[in-house]
Amino acid sequence: MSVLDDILAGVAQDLEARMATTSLDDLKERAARQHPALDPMPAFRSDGVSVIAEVKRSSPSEGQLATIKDPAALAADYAAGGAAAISVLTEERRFGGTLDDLRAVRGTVDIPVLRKDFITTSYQLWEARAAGADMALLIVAALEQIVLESLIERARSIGLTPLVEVNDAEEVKRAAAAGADLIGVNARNLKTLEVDRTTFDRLSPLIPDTAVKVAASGVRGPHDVIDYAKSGAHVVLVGETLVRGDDPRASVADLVAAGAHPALQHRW
Ligand SMILES: O=C(O)c1ccccc1NCC(=O)[C@H](O)[C@H](O)COP(=O)(O)O
Repeated sequence: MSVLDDILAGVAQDLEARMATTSLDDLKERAARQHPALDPMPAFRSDGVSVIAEVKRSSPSEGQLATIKDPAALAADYAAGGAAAISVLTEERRFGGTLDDLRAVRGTVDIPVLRKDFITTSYQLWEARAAGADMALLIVAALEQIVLESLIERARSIGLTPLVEVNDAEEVKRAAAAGADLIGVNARNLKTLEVDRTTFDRLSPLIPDTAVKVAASGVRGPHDVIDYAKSGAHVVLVGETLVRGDDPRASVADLVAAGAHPALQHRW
C-alpha cells in the first residue's frame, strides 16, 4: 500500500463518520449562508509570482512540524506578508488539521482560502464551501478520470476554484483533458514522499499555456521561488518552511519579494 493509499483509507473512514452526523442538505444550507467564494485567478495571473502560504501542523514525511495553536493568527501573518492565498490542511490523522482551522482562517483573512485535503467526493467539496473555502485541491493520482472531471465541474458549480495536482506527465495530460485551468505540480511524490524539485521544470512545458501553473512543495527560501519562476511558475505553494520559521510574516514577504523581481514577469 502506498502512502497515498494509506492516507485515502483513513480519510474515507473519517468522511463516513462525518456523513453519518451531517447531512448534505445541512452542508448546502451552510454553504448558502457563506459570502460568495473569492476568485484567486486574477491575483495568480498578475505580474510576479504569487505565494500560497500553508497552515500545516504535521506531515507523513516529517511528523510534527509546528504546534499552531492559533491558525487564524498564522494566516493573518501570512496575509500581512503578502500571501495571495492561504492553504489550510484539513486532514486530521496525518496532518493534524481540521475544518475548524479552515473556518477560523476564513473568519480572519480576506484573501482566498484553499481546502487542502484528499477530496474524492462532492460531499467534501460542499464541506469546503460550507466552511468558507474558495478553492479545493483535487489530486489526480487519487481520482479516476471520470471522477476528476465530475469533481472539477461540481467544484466550479458551487463557486470553488479547483487546484488540480499532478506529479508526472500522464497526470498533466489527465488534468488538461479534464479542463483544469489551475494546475499544481507537486515536487513531492505522494506515493513515495520523495521530493524532487526538478519535477516542475520537466512538467511545466506540458501544461497548457492558458493554465495558471503552481509549483508546490520543497520551497526552502527565495532562491527556490526564483528557480521555479524561471521554469514558468506563476504561483508557489509553501508549507514547511513557513511553519518552521520564527517570523512567518517576514518569511512570506521574502518569498513575495523574490517573486516580484522584474526579471521574472509573466508572459501570458
Ligand atoms: O507533506 C507531506 O509529507 C505529504 C505527504 C503525503 C501527501 C501530501 C503531503 N503534503 C501535502 C502538500 O502537498 C504540501 O503540504 C504542500 O505542497 C507544501 O509542501 P512543503 O512546502 O514542502 O511543506
